[in-house]
Amino acid sequence: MQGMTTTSNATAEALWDAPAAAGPLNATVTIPGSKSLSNRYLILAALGSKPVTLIGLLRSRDTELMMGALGALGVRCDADPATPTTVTVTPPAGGRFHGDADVYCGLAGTVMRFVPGLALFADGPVRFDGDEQAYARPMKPVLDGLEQLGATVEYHGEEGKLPFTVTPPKSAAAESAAGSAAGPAVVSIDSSGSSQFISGLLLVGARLPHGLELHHTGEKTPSLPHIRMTVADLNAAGAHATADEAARTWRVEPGSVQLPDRVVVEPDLSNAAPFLGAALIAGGSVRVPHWPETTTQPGGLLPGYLERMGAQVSFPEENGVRYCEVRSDGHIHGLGDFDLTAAGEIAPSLAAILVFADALTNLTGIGHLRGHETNRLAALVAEITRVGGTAGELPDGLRIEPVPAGRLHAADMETYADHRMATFAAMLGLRIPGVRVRDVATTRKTLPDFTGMWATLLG
Ligand SMILES: O=C(O)C1=C[C@@H](OP(=O)(O)O)[C@@H](O)[C@H](O)C1
Ligand SMILES: C=C(OP(=O)(O)O)C(=O)O
Repeated sequence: MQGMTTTSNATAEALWDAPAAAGPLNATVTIPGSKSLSNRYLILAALGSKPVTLIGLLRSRDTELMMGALGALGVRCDADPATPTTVTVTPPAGGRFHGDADVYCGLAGTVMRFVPGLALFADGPVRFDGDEQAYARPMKPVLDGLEQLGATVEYHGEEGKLPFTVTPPKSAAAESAAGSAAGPAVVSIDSSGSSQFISGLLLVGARLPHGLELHHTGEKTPSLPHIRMTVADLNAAGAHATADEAARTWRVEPGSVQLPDRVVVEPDLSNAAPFLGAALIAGGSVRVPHWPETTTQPGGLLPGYLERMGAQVSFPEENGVRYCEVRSDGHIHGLGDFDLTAAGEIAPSLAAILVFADALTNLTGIGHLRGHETNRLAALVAEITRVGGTAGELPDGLRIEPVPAGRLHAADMETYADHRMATFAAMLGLRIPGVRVRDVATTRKTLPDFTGMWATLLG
């Protein structure tokens, strides 16, 4: 698994010519499984007591890292040789995870924030490491939460960051720290830096002897849809999880966790954003099949956002398949003040579209993007400026100002090991001839065949 992190200089330095659109698009692009659902289902399957088959699982760096992590803890993940997106997960005998294990997180937030909770149920310490760039990502609230549950956390570098070791509680300590017959274990953390801190603790809540009551002490809750996704997935696995969002409190009753024998993973709706957004930048129409009627993914908000920017969105059904179809004449409306707290992960894709808009946009509620794969607010400002656009950081977001089309020009774009900065740059290249993208292979985090899919988009 660690081999996946070594990028040869040749690859890192390679520049990919982002194709400009020759005319309006007319494409149908199939999007692989959701990263967020894939990695939640893998964790929940690992917490069960019998095998679960996941269908349409995303196979990308982030899910390989998750399967590698689970493997280190004694969970088997067997891919169907004929259909690698079908993976059967077999939990360890007796539900006890292997300790004295090494988990490599790469740059994957879902691995570094969701797997440490499993260490509570391991039979020895679990060491966590990741890409050097991951050392900058905030980790402390979820690890403080595990300490409140009786685990010991030892930091090997900067406190509150990777790398670290989680040692599970001795059983007596676990009993007292993890609640009592009178009530659940109560944990308080500030999750304003990432929704994943809350999700990571909730995912293991049912396995605690008396369940979990989790309080978020911060003022803001980023990406609430991802927390709702965690609650919904827990309940789909037979747990009883509830939320009082106004009180910033979540509860999980003690009990077993068992996903159904077969679970189908939805396409990644956030990863649909560069493709559907391309219809606005280049004009024409783009369709994504298997668009769910209802979803817990924040990407479900995307069609509405694109409509606000001037696109026509419809959901035609053909032969039992539901599509999201986005059409545009290429005229893009700025959004003014626009609160993106709920769906920060699609900010880079929205930003690429808004570079070509007719009016100003202030994307707000996304200050925590400074702790994503890279400091995305700084990266977006730098790269928009690099092509001649005008953008600036806000205390909690990003300001994108309209510029005359003639001011935008070719450039070699940096991607900062961030998949969404690479897809952002490709989107700009649709309307700005001569854009080249450094290390486009970084898209393998969630979209290993991005360049092939982009070729399909452009026909
Ligand atoms: O739980 C999840 O699957 C995710 C939660 C969000 O994290 P933040 O709350 O840190 O933005 C999102 O940005 C990330 O891509 C995936
Ligand atoms: C923030 C993201 O990823 P991660 O799951 O690594 O936090 C993302 O994919 O936009």
